[in-house]
Amino acid sequence: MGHDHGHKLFKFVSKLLAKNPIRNVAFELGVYFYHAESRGRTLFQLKLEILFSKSFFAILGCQCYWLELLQKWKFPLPVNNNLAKMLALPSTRLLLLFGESLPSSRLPNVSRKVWGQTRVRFVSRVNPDNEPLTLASLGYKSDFEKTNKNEANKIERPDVSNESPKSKSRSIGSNSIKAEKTVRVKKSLEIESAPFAAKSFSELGLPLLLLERLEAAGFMVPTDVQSAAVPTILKGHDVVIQSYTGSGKTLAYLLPILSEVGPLKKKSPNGEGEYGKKKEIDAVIVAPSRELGMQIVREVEKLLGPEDKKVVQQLVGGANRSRQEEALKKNKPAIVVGTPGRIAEISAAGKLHTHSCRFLVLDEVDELLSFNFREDMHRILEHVGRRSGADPRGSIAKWAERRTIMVSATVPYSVIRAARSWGSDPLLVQAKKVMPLESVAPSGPVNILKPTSGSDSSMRTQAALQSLPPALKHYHCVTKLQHKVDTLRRCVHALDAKSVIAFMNHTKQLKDAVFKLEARGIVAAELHGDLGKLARSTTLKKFRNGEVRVLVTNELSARGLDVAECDLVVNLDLPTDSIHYAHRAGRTGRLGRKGTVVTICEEPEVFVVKKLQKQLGIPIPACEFTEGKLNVIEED
Ligand SMILES: Nc1ncnc2c1ncn2[C@@H]1O[C@H](COP(=O)(O)OP(=O)(O)OP(=O)(O)O)[C@@H](O)[C@H]1O
Repeated sequence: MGHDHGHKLFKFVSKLLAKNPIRNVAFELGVYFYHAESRGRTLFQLKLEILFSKSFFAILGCQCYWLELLQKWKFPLPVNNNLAKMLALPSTRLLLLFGESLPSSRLPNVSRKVWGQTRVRFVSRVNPDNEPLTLASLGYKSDFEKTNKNEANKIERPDVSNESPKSKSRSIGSNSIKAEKTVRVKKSLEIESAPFAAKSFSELGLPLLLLERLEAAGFMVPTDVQSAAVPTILKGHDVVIQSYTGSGKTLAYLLPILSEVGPLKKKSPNGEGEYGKKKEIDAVIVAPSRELGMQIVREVEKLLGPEDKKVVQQLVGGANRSRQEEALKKNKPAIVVGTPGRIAEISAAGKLHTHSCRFLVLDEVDELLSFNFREDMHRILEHVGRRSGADPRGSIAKWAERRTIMVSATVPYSVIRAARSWGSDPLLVQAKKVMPLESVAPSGPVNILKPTSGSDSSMRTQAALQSLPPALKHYHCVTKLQHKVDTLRRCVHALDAKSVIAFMNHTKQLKDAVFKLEARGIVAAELHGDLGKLARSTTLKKFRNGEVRVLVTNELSARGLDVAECDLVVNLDLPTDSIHYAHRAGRTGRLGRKGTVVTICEEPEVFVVKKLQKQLGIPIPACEFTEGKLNVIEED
């Protein structure tokens, strides 16, 4: 029966897809087959329900354990939206679940008809009963490699059209290989002399004025990653900076920029500062969310001081665009910080001139690589300076050579690939290590010391290793769904937490949780993308200054958000994978502070916690909250 229904369904979906703008959104399209007759309904009905379920599409990050959960829960998914709307969501990847596979030999033909050139992955499940449904068990990686080896790069790497033909063929000609080797030897010598764990900022080669401002702002000693990154960037290298959450990566790239750009920069040999003469934008910093963008602006302003605040300008989405454009014209900032959409928009309108830009920073670069940002990132990479090492002839002859700085606590291999194409011989900078990216094996992410060969998904999850501050404490607490908020309340009291971020996956439930907490006397507030910019910044402000004790939020706040006082992170819903866990957890325990992460889950979800534990290389023991205390449950 599966075959017929599967075929019928496939035809039905094909028609729907032909009418919808799937070509624009189907960046990485997966088709999976799933054996699901067991619910007693016909397969066809069951599958349509799944297709029409918004929440199902919302979890199409395709993480393995979500698939496993689906399998365990037998798809208890609401039918609440229509396919056209879902397909219009930029992050949608389509996942079709069938009872039995169509013969895989027929699939490529069907796919070409339906999706044209779009990359489609077909994976059929061979033995649905004996093994858990994971991407690996579905043969995701191997199937992809076999059929689509060249496309792997294309998917995660926007096509950078100003790349010179020379650089593209770098690894082919023997001369270029030789040249590359020479460069590498030279670089490794330089790297060895990089000062690690410097005792003061003055060891890092920063200008005097900047050192004074650092002291005035209360920054006395550089963190390890700053000690490693600052001199490396000052020497002119493109870099990928990876170190755990809250380790000071923002200053690690801001300090070298401020050494060369704006009023604090090094004076010229004749002793005079040149700032004031130049009217161009020298640095563009891109961040995936408004909140993070604004936080970076605050960090720059802290160092610039009130008089020079206008040297930096924020260009985040949600704010008034014409006001931003006017400010650009009037203030002529040297540094702009913004979200990809807004930067690309203003640049396309001809109001942002970045051709003489010398620094391009991509903060949370792995997030910026996601499909949502693809087109905007493409524009930014093409218009912000010129990739160092790119052929300086033709229309880009007068453009400045830029340094490309990519930053994240989690660096999956896709980032390494992107870094190689966006920068020139980039170096990987970690807290106690600087090495050429070339030495990172293609089989693993940078966060693991010994790269292993594995599926795409396992590489992604391993990228979360070493992304968490070592002092963080992690627990999980099993409870029933309806008791989760109450467990959160007891957890907050037991740990006497003053500033708590609770993560949930869906806005409606998130609002309910705030309501329940408030009803129980805890000051709580919601923060999510459905709120306007003003509401978001007011809530954050209240949370930062302690007026709100529990901030209930979603993935929006998982990256970059820096609230030093946050002493507890709670997962009221499971994160989709270990990378998301790491970024959520990293909101606490910042810069060596104490922090606790508690994942509140239901019994059938415990295996996910076990998996996270393994992937992150950390213990997440079970606990309960009794008599106002956290009690760890010893495992048998
Ligand atoms: N050398 C330093 N001395 C004291 N405080 C510092 C120093 N460097 C950074 N900080 C502070 O530490 C906090 C965390 O820094 P930052 O936000 O840059 O971390 P991060 O590594 O980018 O974290 P995430 O990965 O979560 O984005 C910030 O409040 C920052 O001002």
